Amino acid sequence: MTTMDQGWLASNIGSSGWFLLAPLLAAYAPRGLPKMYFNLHLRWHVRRLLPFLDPFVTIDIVSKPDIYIDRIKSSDAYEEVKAYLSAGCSRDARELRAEGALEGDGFILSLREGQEVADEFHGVTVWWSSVPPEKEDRVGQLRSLRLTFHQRHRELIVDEYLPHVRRSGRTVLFRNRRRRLYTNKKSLEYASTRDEVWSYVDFKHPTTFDTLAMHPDKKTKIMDDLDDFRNNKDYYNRIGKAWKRGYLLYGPPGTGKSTMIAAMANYLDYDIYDIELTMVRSNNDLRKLLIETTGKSIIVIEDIDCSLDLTGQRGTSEDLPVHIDIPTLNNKKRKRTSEVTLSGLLNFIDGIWSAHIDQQIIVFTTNYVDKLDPALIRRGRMDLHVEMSYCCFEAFKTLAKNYLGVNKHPLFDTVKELLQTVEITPADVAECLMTSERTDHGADACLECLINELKKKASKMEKDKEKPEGEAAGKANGKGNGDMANGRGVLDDDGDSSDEYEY
Ligand SMILES: Nc1ncnc2c1ncn2[C@@H]1O[C@H](COP(=O)(O)OP(=O)(O)OP(=O)(O)O)[C@@H](O)[C@H]1O
Repeated sequence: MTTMDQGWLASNIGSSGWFLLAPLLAAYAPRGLPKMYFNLHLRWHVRRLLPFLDPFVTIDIVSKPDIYIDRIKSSDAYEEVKAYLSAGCSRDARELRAEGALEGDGFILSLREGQEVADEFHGVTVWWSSVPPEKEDRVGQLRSLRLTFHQRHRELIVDEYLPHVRRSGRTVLFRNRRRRLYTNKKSLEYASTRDEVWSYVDFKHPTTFDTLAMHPDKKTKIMDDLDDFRNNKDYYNRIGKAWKRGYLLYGPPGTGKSTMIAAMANYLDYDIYDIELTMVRSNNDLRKLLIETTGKSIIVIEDIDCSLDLTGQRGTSEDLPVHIDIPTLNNKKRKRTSEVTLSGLLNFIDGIWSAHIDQQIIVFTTNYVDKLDPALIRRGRMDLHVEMSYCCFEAFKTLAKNYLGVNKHPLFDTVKELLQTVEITPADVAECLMTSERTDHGADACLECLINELKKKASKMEKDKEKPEGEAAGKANGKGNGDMANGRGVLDDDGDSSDEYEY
């Protein structure tokens, strides 16, 4: 983008000179004519004095007073264009206006009224200028950004350039925004806007796939799957499927299901909508929540088995209101009836309303995968089933690096041997390794603490084995099929046990 020196021409030619020159230049200007002849001043004279000779087309992109400047909606064309131009403006324009960005600490630079920048697209030059509000608009401060181009390029500009500007602007807005962690508000009865249905905080979670303790093969598979999802818009269009993907994360408490969600959000640079399902009263409220989410986000329902009674058989319970046990301080359970049904939840995932927002991942987590209705987690709804397992040696090495800063240690062999038989969650391992922070003891002390913990668990497991069946302490995972008991993690992308990882 370049600016043009209006002042030089204006002062050297004068308005009578313009009167003679302008129509000639405007009408017969060859492509290579210096850009400055097309400056705002010149065109203004042409258009005003000899409108029939004006070969230029202008399009005003008008701001709307009620848009969400911070989120990107389809009608935010003005903000998208402004963001697109802000990159060019800051480089080329001489008179700028700076507004504090709503997100982050930066400024959004824009053209001052009357200023103009030129842009090039496929060898064609166009001009953008900032137009003062019309008189009647001054109260609402409706502003416009005016695009001017030669009429011979109308098709290219309308069909290709303008969509390109919006796309690029959206990318700039997306890059500059602070990510958010949303949760649903309690009462949605009279709620209609995003701020009325969701509350939020800035999303800042340090977990990445580098710090996530998990077998590296499994991690790579998940990251590849996320990349495939992110980069395959055309594929989803081609097969006529909403650009969404469902993940089911299951496993015992403390194996990193929530941590994994944070790693996914950081990897994709997405917002998170964390739905507390027990607060949602009806299918209608669920739909309201969905409509007010944005693209490039992860919708999370944690502990789905505890949120609602979704365990019944389809056809009998799916349309019945469900009862939710709400624990109270004195530990007596209070019953509340929610009208959210299994079919409401299924519609939420892949019903007709779910298709209006692109690039969304839905994640369910559960400790008890067997309790869930198969319809809820079937192939196509929950596309990837990820078992979050007890800590394997590879996962332990990640934690040792995170917490102790060591890649190898003489005690690693002992840990490795114990981890082959003992079930311990990454959360418990992390707890042992954190001792170094609290006591200022080194890696030796932490690893010894972990080894002691593992030995205790090993002897408990031995004792449990000796007890008659049924008496032994129940498995925390509740999966009940022995996969985790055998220390095998299953990353299953089609609902069947297809890929296995030795832990
Ligand atoms: N796989 C992991 N990688 C790194 N840290 C982990 C992992 N699993 C657990 N942790 C540590 O343990 C803590 C608890 O883990 P997290 O809340 O993610 O487990 P969870 O499976 O979601 O548990 P719950 O089922 O109780 O919600 C985390 O804050 C993190 O410090």
